[in-house]
Amino acid sequence: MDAVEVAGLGREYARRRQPPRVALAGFDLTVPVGEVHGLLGPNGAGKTTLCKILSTVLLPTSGTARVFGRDVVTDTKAVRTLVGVVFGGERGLYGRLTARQNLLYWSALYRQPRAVGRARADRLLERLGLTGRADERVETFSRGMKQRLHLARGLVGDPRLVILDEPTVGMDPVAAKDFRSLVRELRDEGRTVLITTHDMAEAEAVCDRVSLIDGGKLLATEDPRTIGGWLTKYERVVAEDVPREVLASLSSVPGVRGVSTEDRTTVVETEARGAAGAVVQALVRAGVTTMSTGRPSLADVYLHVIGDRGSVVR
Ligand SMILES: Nc1ncnc2c1ncn2[C@@H]1O[C@H](COP(=O)(O)OP(=O)(O)OP(=O)(O)O)[C@@H](O)[C@H]1O
Repeated sequence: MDAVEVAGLGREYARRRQPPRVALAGFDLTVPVGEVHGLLGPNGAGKTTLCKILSTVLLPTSGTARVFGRDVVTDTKAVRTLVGVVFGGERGLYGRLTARQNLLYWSALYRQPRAVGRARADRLLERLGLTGRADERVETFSRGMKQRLHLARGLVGDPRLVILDEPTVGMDPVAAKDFRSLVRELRDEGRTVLITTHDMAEAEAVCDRVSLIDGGKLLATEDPRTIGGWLTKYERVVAEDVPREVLASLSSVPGVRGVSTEDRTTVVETEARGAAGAVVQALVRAGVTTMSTGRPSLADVYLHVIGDRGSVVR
């Protein structure tokens, strides 16, 4: 039995006087027990819709979804005891309650005995570094602290499947690093984790496998090392005031895919490891002083990697 088995899943949202919006169409996904699985996709790809269906807060319009063999539509109650879900942002916390009270409230919803709830709340507050603020109202918390409390809340029910929807949006780098070790701990405890993100570096860092999704469809499932490879292959160098005679030579640097200039800004895109370094060297030699290198956007990677394989890309 797998932790998640999704077959032919579809979800449409009805709209007034317009055709329904398709959020998922014929979506298939299998996540084995104990895996940290990433769902990587741009805005509107259908990630949140899938998370909502798996956590039983939204019904599919076609297809099936099972969590540890339990159907999300016909066996809702069982699924709810197996899944803990954390949606990004600040929704779902009670600002006028303290952090501890929020967790005890959720524990009561799971019908846990009070002593169990208290012990779990203590452990989770400790684990997420919130013990010092446990008895303060949540409305006084910073965004990052609220996010950590969200995570704690998702773990109150001791879920076998943890669904994290864009958990690190807005976290500072230190908090994001702590978060990554938390995900590893969850896996070490034998939990299965499904995590959505549009950050390729995050997907590479924490996942065992990563599914690329767009337009409500699964495009491919990859090893995170492949994603890491794309990050170093498809880099971009942005430079200011590049002399015209240098522009032509940049196009002939091995591994450069394209050079475009608008006003004073030139963008060089690469498609081979090390090419960005060679471009930077060429620019420095030409006396250019203002430049930066950056990761490719997800759209870039989709276009060049998935597009090449003939899949549908918007
Ligand atoms: N309640 C709704 N009514 C109508 N359309 C919706 C509704 N919720 C989502 N959609 C649409 O369904 C599609 C998929 O949305 P979804 O939120 O699942 O994407 P996502 O991958 O989570 O995006 P993001 O990264 O922006 O959160 C989008 O086109 C979105 O506009």
